Amino acid sequence: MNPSEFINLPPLLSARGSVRLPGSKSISNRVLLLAALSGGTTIVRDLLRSDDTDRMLEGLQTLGVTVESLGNNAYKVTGCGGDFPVKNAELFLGNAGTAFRPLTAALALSGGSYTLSGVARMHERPIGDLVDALRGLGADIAYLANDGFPPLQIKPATLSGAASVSVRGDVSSQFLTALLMALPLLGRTVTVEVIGELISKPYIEITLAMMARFGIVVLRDGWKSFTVAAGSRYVAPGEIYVEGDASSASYFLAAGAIGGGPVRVEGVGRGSIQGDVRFAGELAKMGAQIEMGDNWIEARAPVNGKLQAIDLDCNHIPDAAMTLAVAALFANGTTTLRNIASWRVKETDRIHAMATELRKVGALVEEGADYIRITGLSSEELGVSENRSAASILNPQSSILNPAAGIDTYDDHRMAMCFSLAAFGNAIRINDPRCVAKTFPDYFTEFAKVTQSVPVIAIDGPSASGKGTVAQRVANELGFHYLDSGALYRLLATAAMRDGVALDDEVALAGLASRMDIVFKGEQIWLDGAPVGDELRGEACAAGASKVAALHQVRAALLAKQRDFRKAPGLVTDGRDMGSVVFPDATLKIFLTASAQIRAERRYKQLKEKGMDAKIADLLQDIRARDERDTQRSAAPLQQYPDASLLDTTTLDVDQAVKFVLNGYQCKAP
Ligand SMILES: Nc1ncnc2c1ncn2[C@@H]1O[C@H](COP(=O)(O)OP(=O)(O)OP(=O)(O)O)[C@@H](O)[C@H]1O
Ligand SMILES: Nc1ccn([C@H]2C[C@H](O)[C@@H](COP(=O)(O)O)O2)c(=O)n1
Repeated sequence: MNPSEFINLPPLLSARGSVRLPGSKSISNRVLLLAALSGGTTIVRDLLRSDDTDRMLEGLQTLGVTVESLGNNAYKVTGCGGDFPVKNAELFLGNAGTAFRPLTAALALSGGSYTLSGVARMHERPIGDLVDALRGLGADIAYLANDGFPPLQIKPATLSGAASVSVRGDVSSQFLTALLMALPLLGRTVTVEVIGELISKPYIEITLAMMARFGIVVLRDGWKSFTVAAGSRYVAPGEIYVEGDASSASYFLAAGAIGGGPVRVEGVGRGSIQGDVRFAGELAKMGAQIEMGDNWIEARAPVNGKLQAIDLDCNHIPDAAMTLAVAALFANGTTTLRNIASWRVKETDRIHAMATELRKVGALVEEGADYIRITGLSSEELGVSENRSAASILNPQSSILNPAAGIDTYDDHRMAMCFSLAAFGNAIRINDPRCVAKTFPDYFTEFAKVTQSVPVIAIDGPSASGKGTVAQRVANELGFHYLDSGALYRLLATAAMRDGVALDDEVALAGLASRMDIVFKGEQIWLDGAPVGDELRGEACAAGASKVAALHQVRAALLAKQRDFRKAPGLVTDGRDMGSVVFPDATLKIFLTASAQIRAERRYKQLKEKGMDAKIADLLQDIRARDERDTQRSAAPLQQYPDASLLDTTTLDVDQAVKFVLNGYQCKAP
């Protein structure tokens, strides 16, 4: 993992589309192990390829199990009937709990010498209750570092004839899963008694369903005890399909609920054996409109556009509940998610991580030992109009598109995927996005396919070409926000002259640029609390702006300030590098120009109308000098980029130019 990497997500306006889900991690790793423990071969189709399943595949191959790739996420596993060919091995299992726990149990009962280790976080995740249970069956397992935690040393042992064994159910349901899947290796009847309230019950349902597919029916007394009968043997089912991952579905369904929808996920549905499909029902409690077929689920925003807070016991959806925590940002009221103590021993302490990062985007958060309470900033509080979706209701001051900040993900795939949803409020930076490889390597690509960012119309061009006039008119027509980016450079030149900062002192100017407090109120601009007059439009200011704009550090300091203007429902902006640097993903890019002579004449008329003195010849000279500087500088030079449409207004009036842009947008609008 490389925590210095990040992904910038643009502010999102809406979500719609459909996604084919990758295979379920929980099912994939169970199926691989059971296929390995079976006699005969199993063709596994739609297997998830991710870090966690790769760890299981590598582990099994190290143990001598033959796994062949058939292409298209299909694998042929030749089982060893519970007798691993390699009796002495070291397994590295990363941070894959679904590989570590079940392999520990299977190897402890299989008569070989093995060491099992993982990444540092895996060595902080408890395993003592499983080891105690296995020791109760006579297994020889030693801790290689701290008692109760990996890494582990397993040795051949004389297994006891114990008829029952107990295991705690209130720390991780994976302990019970691991025991149940390994018990058939003993060949005799053993009952597992569960101590304490069993958490994450739906994962046990998956375990039982998978064992049944491989020929073993576990007898049970509710959630209290489970019996594997003597003579139980795993039998390869021939061919098995892995369902789509229901936990991964949660991000897309939430996107549909927040961003309007419909968003459809394919690969899970009414027929799913995964508990996390119940996430859809919980999202419905927040007001989302949900439809479900046998193998698909679809989510839309609530009828009134507003999600409502909920108070929920999340024992049945421990992983997908994290998605509700981020959806709560967009809900009216305070959401409480209870019974989530297991979050603390997952990939990271998820309660603490979630609380810390939600606060960064402006939520009020209370965290307890086993709950989290989140108050988002509701549309009512921000006065957002009725007909807008729940998106764009985050505190406008809380944008964190700051190179030094961003959402930390704690090497936890679910943190990264959950927080992509926060982009419905503001642009957001997600640090170490590649941690999603644990379960969903292509997550951000798929997310981008079903989300539409806040549209930007970028109009670049030389001085006095008319781009500001046209941009403002287009913004009014579309009801979009407007940014005159040149004004920022003019303001910086004004502030520098005011403070006596030399126009070539790059470091001081960059500092000034970051500190400037700028407010646009209609036609009026305020700089550091004082209104700025017509001097901002004068040629002296423009010449200063052109000089400071050539400095790399100045441009870098103004980048985030410009991007902050991208708010729903859209932005029209003009300048020199709007389409090339500031908004390279702009929906429509226009290069608006006119001959230098015409521009000088327009500027002359404009200044005269403001009562300012000017001479056309001087203006023409200034414009040419500015063109030269703006096009020849090394930092974001003015030029027509291939993806920008040329609009030469030399012989066009303003109405014609506006029409050109509106038509262009109509063709490109999402
Ligand atoms: N197509 C046009 N035909 C005639 N006049 C125009 C046209 N477009 C703009 N103008 C006029 O030209 C003047 C300069 O336009 P504007 O201020 O919009 O240019 P600009 O490119 O934004 O300039 P700058 O980048 O230097 O601020 C304005 O008075 C505007 O009304
Ligand atoms: N995106 C931008 C906007 C403006 N500038 C520079 C170039 C101009 O000489 C100066 C003033 O701009 P204007 O108000 O005339 O549009 O600021 C830039 O480099 N990049």
